[in-house]
Amino acid sequence: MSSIKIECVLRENCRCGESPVWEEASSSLVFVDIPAKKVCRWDSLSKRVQQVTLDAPVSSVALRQGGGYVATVGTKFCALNWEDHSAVALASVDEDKRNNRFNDGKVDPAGRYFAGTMAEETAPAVLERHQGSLYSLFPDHHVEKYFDQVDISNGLDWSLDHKIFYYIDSLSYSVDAFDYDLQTGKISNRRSIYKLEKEEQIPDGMCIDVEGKLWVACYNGGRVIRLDPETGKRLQTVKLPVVKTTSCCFGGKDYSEMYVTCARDGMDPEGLLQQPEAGGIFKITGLGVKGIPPHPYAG
Ligand SMILES: O=C(O)[C@H](O)[C@@H](O)[C@H](O)[C@H](O)CO
Ligand SMILES: [Zn+2]
Repeated sequence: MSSIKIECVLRENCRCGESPVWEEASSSLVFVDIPAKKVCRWDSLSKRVQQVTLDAPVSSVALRQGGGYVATVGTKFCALNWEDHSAVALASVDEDKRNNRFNDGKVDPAGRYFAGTMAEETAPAVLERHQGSLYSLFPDHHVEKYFDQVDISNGLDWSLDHKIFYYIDSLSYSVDAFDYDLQTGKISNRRSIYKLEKEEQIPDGMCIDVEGKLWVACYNGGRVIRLDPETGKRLQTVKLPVVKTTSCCFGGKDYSEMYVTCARDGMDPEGLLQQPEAGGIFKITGLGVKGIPPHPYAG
């Protein structure tokens, strides 16, 4: 039997840590702190952190084929050069919506960078409703829009056979699935596969494991939950010592460890005293299941 261990590996005090991505080549975890406008890279061997500060909220980061990264910055898809700290816009969205920004994003198995938008929050989960949309940046840098009316565009991933796209609009309190056409990048036939229970709070980031089960970070729920998308049942709950858990990914040796990001913003002084590791990076070992490597952006 596996015995689960949870450890804060980096006390980073992120205001809103998000978008953890394992970079195998450097044995590092790359992630963002959205309101701090930072992309961070934690080297799991040296335990050192490097960071790049940008000029707008950076809501997701992904690996890029051929090296470097792509990131969603404000309402732009950008290429990120780690060496000279520059971000070059590849495409822009929601130009008519001045109060919008990108939120979570991830690359599909064919190398398209999917990311959705939302209105900027006045407080966590407090924002003008239905302002967001879901987009993807194709390898040739053109953008496709899938749908609008999104509240908080969040977790996303694809089934192991690439035939299903999983997606979370946080304020729907639902994990949804679409049929996915990997050839064209088109989605269809939206349905809900899991509705969160009250104590699970708000669904945020998510990732898939090698058994095709989904792991969802529950914002304000202080946990990650494992779901069977075929039966719609929750299989497992792993609680963390911080309440504002935002996202998760697999990484480490053979993708056998899970990394979880979380937020400090929205916590009162008492909560911060009780949860001094809020905003840190957590590593969960002993889950007994592995993840899959992240897909790099192909453009
Ligand atoms: O991390 C994100 O996805 C959002 O940008 C955050 O602000 C919170 O998750 C949100 O407030 C909870 O719904
Ligand atoms: Zn999120």
